[in-house]
Amino acid sequence: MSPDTVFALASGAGRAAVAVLRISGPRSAALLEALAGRLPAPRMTTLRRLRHRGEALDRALVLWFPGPGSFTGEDSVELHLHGGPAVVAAVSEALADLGARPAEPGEFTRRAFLHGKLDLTAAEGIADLVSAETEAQRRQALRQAEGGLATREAAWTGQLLRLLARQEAFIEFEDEDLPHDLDIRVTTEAAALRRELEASLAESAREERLREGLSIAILGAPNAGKSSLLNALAGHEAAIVSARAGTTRDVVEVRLVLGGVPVTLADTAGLREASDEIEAEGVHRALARAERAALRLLVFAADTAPDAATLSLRDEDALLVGSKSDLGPPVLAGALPVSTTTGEGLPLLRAALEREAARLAGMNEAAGLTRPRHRAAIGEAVSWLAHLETAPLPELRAEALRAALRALSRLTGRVDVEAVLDQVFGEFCIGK
Ligand SMILES: Nc1nc2c(c(=O)[nH]1)N(C=O)[C@@H](CNc1ccc(C(=O)N[C@@H](CCC(=O)O)C(=O)O)cc1)CN2
Ligand SMILES: Nc1nc2c(ncn2[C@@H]2O[C@H](COP(=O)(O)OP(=O)(O)OP(=O)(O)O)[C@@H](O)[C@H]2O)c(=O)[nH]1
Ligand SMILES: [Mg+2]
Repeated sequence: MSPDTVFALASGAGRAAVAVLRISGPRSAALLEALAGRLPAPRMTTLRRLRHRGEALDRALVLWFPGPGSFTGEDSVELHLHGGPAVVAAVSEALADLGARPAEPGEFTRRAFLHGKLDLTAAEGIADLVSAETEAQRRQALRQAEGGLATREAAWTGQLLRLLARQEAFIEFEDEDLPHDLDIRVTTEAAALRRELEASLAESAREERLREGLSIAILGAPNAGKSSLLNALAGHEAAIVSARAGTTRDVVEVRLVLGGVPVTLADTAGLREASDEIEAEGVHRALARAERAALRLLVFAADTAPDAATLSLRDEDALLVGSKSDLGPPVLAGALPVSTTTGEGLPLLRAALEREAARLAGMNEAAGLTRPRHRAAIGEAVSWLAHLETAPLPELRAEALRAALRALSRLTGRVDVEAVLDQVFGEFCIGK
């Protein structure tokens, strides 16, 4: 059963000077020959007139990538067309007429995975590179696309395999003169590995926030100056400001980049017991946003006593802002004095926000877990290793090690634990 030959626009959807159409699958060469004549030399850019059923379609640069030395590992073609939508449509129709079908989202990378060109973490890294909007996201994505996480997984898997080999040896050759503490050493080293995996889990929140963007919420009493602060940080009048308390009801979002970290900054309704039902809904939404934000800016105006509702949101992920500093000193110790009227404190506030963004979502030293899927796999490996530490029999410990290996292998999607074990045991000759 040979797979379909698929095509898709690889360049952006909008109008551009050049559009890249990608084709992959067993009929790639035949399609290229049908449209552009004899096959050009592999991987060499060649200018060709494209024709279909007697109609000239475009003069295009064409590329022929014979498998397996292509991105997908299959025979592939690229057509670099003039970017007009009618050109892309005409060539797409010709390809469909010749028996190719439009690719599903992600199908090229899926095929690359199926042909062993990349593992799941690298495929995710490529998806992240395609949607990276900031410098820190680009670095994170490139590191993963280039195998940073897969390399860590391979190291963890290697350790687990060695432990399993020893545990199996202990079971198999129990009567022979093995070091009597072999079994205990397996348990000790498994515990060390478990702690290392737990450390990567602890760092995963930062990696995920960088990949997804950091959520920051501005909270405070009505009239505290929250919307003014949002506008000052955004650099434009995103939210309505007025002297009337209870102006903002909806959550107003602006996108910022703080130290390479993408941030969604949200202005919210002033916190109070609102009698107006619309305002009450606004307060409800403000509190919901406060809860899911990674960082809260708590705003206290210089001319008002700190209110209990805002004070109750104080924790280690809150930054205290003493707004309207032109009217007097902050009413709360530790609050950063800021005035949107005079501009006082705004550069310091921005610097504090960048520091917090780096703390909450900055890049780590080692390639980390950037998705819930990674967390789930590592979390499962951790619980099997914890299980091992209390398992009463060597056979159960070996079983826990196998289960931990299977969980880890889900990260890269290369589920070949048994094959690797055979290899390890092939070299393992006990006492001989
Ligand atoms: N025109 C174009 N630009 C592109 C891509 C593409 O597919 N086409 N890419 C698409 O993502 C990225 C580059 N990534 C690529 C990765 C592997 C191969 C490739 O042909 N790999 C072969 C041969 C490797 C070699 O010669 O060194 C292989 O892995 O066997 C091509 C592009 C970004 N720019
Ligand atoms: N003196 C002074 N007044 C300010 C400052 N910032 C805001 N104000 C004024 O305070 C009033 C309320 O400002 P907003 O930014 O709308 O306050 P808010 O916290 O968004 O208010 P709600 O949306 O009603 O909760 C407006 O009249 C602003 O002009 C400041 O730094 N200094
Ligand atoms: Mg407001």
